[in-house]
Amino acid sequence: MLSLPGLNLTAPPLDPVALASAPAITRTQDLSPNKEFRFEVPFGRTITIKLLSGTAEYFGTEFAPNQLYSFSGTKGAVYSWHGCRLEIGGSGGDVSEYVAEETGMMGYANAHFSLEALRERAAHGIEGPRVLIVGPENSGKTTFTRILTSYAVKSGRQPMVVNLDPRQGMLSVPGSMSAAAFSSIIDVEDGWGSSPISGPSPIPVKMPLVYHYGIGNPELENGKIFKPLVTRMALAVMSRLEEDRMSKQAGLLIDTPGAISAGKGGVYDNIEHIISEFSVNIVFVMGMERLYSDLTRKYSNLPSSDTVNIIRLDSSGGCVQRDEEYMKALRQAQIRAYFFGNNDEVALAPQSQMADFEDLHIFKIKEGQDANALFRAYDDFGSTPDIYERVTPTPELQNSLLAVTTAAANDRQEMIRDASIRGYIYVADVDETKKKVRLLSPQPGQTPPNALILGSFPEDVPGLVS
Ligand SMILES: Nc1ncnc2c1ncn2[C@@H]1O[C@H](COP(=O)(O)OP(=O)(O)OP(=O)(O)O)[C@@H](O)[C@H]1O
Repeated sequence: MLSLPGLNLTAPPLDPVALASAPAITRTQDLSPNKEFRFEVPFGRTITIKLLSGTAEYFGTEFAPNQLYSFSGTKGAVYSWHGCRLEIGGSGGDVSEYVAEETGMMGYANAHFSLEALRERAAHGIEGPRVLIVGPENSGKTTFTRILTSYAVKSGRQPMVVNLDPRQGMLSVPGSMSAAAFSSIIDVEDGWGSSPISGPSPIPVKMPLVYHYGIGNPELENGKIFKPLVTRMALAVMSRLEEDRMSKQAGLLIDTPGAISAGKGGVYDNIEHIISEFSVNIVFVMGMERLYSDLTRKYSNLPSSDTVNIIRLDSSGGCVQRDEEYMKALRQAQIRAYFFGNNDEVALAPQSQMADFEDLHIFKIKEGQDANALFRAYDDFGSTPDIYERVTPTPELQNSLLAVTTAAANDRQEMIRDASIRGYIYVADVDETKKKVRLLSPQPGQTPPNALILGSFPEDVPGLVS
């Protein structure tokens, strides 16, 4: 058990099996050049992989020789350009695995080299490629973004990565949108890694820019909150690029939610909005012939100064459908990792704090106020829209996440709506008699006096602390 400073809180172990030592029974697996070892390991099981000889990488990050990597609740692949020998532990049972002859890696590497050529050409003052990645759910967008990021970092670049997919958080919890400049290698086991928005971190930190979205699927609200947030994010990212020559030259890599690639009658409102707000000039379409041809038609007649190149890439055969149950477990694991770290070695120490009801300024979108009203409020400059209502803590609040905005509690509501996020806190307990709330925060310090937002996504995380 992790023991936390503060109130003698204990975190339930992340995953008892995952934290156990490496499986005793191992076997070797040879991979010939350009082959991929794919595996699916459910939550509660662990597979370990060690590189015995040759070279291998995990979605663009090289394996260190003889280091033991553990994976739990993961669908992943180890690829080798030149061939290698792996030691695998913990296979069998409900862990599935196979060696794939066909992989998408050649196409992904070629995409990277084309982007490198553009970055080379991006002389002083000229910006690097602004890349958008679209395609249906589970078509490999995030994986491709991760590979492009790793390869760019390996080439000495510092790309700005933007995650607009609330289904899966990047350097933050699900439900948020974030952007960060990456200059260090992406961790094999931890993915995008952690950041100061979460807590002290043993690996080089990335300071992300985070906005709270709080909705799982942008198409459900017709992009009416999504679009203004994209606009905010684009403005903030552009101003960061202006201050950072390295990232300006390396350019942008923007990952998107699969839902926006469905479109309506050949119109892809949200995609077009992202392209225009971020001045995207390269769009990779994963799989999806129809989206590719619709976008090509739409962007083929622009003047050369505004060229948007649409490029289709095959979706890797390794991409796996992830059902809602798995996605929920993944979200909960991400939230747990946000507060407690990914495993024993990078245990974070979230602080437990008691707050009086009156010290908390919690807002949620007004009852009966739909997304359209919120959108009208965006359109309606000059007025003070009544978007949120104040929430007094009740036991229903228990187990939910609150986004800590950078806005003050008495700021105008549209300022709260447009504010970026300092981090998230978790409501561990509500005591209505004493009018006190027990909170868990990744950062030490006082309960923030800022405006706190309660969203409807992601769902509650029961049992984060016991
Ligand atoms: N080559 C591969 N071998 C094994 N698993 C893979 C491979 N490529 C991707 N996956 C897995 O398939 C799943 C879907 O991939 P990914 O998350 O990249 O898709 P996505 O298009 O970003 O999905 P979404 O839009 O739903 O977020 C992930 O669990 C990923 O780890």
